[in-house]
Amino acid sequence: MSLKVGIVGWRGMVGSVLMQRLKEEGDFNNIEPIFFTTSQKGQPAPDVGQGAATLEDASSIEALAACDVVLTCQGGDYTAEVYQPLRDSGWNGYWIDAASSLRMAEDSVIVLDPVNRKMIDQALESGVKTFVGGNCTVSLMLLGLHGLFAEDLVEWASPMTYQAASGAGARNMRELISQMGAIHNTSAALLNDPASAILELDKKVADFIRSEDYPCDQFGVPLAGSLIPWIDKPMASGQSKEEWKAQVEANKILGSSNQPVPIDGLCVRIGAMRSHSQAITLKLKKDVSVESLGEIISGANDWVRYVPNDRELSMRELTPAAVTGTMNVPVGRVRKLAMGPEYISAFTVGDQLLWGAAEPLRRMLAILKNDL
Ligand SMILES: NC(=O)C1=CN([C@@H]2O[C@H](COP(=O)(O)OP(=O)(O)OC[C@H]3O[C@@H](n4cnc5c(N)ncnc54)[C@H](OP(=O)(O)O)[C@@H]3O)[C@@H](O)[C@H]2O)C=CC1
Ligand SMILES: N[C@@H](CC(=O)OP(=O)(O)O)C(=O)O
Repeated sequence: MSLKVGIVGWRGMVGSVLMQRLKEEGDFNNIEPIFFTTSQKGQPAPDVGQGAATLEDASSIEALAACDVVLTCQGGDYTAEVYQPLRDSGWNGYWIDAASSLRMAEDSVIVLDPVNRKMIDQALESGVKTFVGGNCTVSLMLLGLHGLFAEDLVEWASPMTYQAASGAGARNMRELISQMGAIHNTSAALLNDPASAILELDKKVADFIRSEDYPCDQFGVPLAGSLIPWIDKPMASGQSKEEWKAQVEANKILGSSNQPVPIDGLCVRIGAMRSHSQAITLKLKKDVSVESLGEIISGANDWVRYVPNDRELSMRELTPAAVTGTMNVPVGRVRKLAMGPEYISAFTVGDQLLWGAAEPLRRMLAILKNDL
């Protein structure tokens, strides 16, 4: 019997990437998809080769309860509104969610199966029904450094992130490009004149970025031509919530919450579109040669790509421009730091809508279908 899978949030940004991946991998073949909406009830559902259907009401507990699995990319507010009433109604189906709300719940598992497949299988055996995708920077860091954690080599890690506009949403991605365009428009005359003074061009741009005319309704402050050293809400600890997630979520995924590996650093938004990068300082539990580290990192899973610490390779392969739209998670700039032989650096990049958001959910559904 094929699983009835309710899909919520399918036309949003994360949902669209998920739909692409479900189609690419033939995941609609042996399920019965039911598409939900919070705003377009009764309109045609997307055609995934199973005949015409209409959109169901995503706030109807009765309609959701008819599903074996609910797969949602609709966001935390939706989860907060619907999840508990659905469970309270007696529904015992599988809930797969992109939003952060249920990640730290005791009865949920954060899914990143290349890293924690055993934990997922044990949870399924013991009757866990709630599976949540991890924070994008956390999932991408763990995929990249999987080998080091699996070999229990990491004493602590400090990731300093360079996060893309997509993490803030589709409107923010548009705004980034508008900002870039506006900067160009304002400085085009000087730019086109090779004889113009560079300091004049620089002043023109700086004045514009600080002016009322610079488009920044979504971010609130300039991103193009600048950066934003804060992501998400402030926490009492002085961390941003994005920074707080690193240690708690990574250790939950690794099954080490009782004796957590300290993981903490600063999260920064930069002007990339949809790939997050992270420069990570690690203290290892012992001195391991860079050559061995390369082997440990590259052998951990099918997506990590070890990039030797070479200028040309790093500039070509270790960037958002190279990685966006792919499932690859390159890791490079691995070298010993001046602090001592156990201290190493690493730099990693990943598409935050693929492995950072949609792919762990798609794969969780595949696990439920016994396809993975
Ligand atoms: N952005 C990210 O990087 C990540 C996001 N997440 C989680 O996923 C959630 C959803 O994020 P994201 O996909 O960026 O959200 P979006 O804003 O792109 O989509 C959310 C919902 O908005 C509604 N919507 C209204 N107008 C439109 C429109 N013109 N086009 C598309 N959808 C529209 C849709 O619901 P409807 O069809 O019901 O109207 C859609 O499902 C987040 O809240 C977060 O919890 C998780 C990891 C990463
Ligand atoms: N906060 C992330 C995106 C995101 O949605 O994270 P989370 O799934 O933890 O809320 C970013 O801005 O890049």
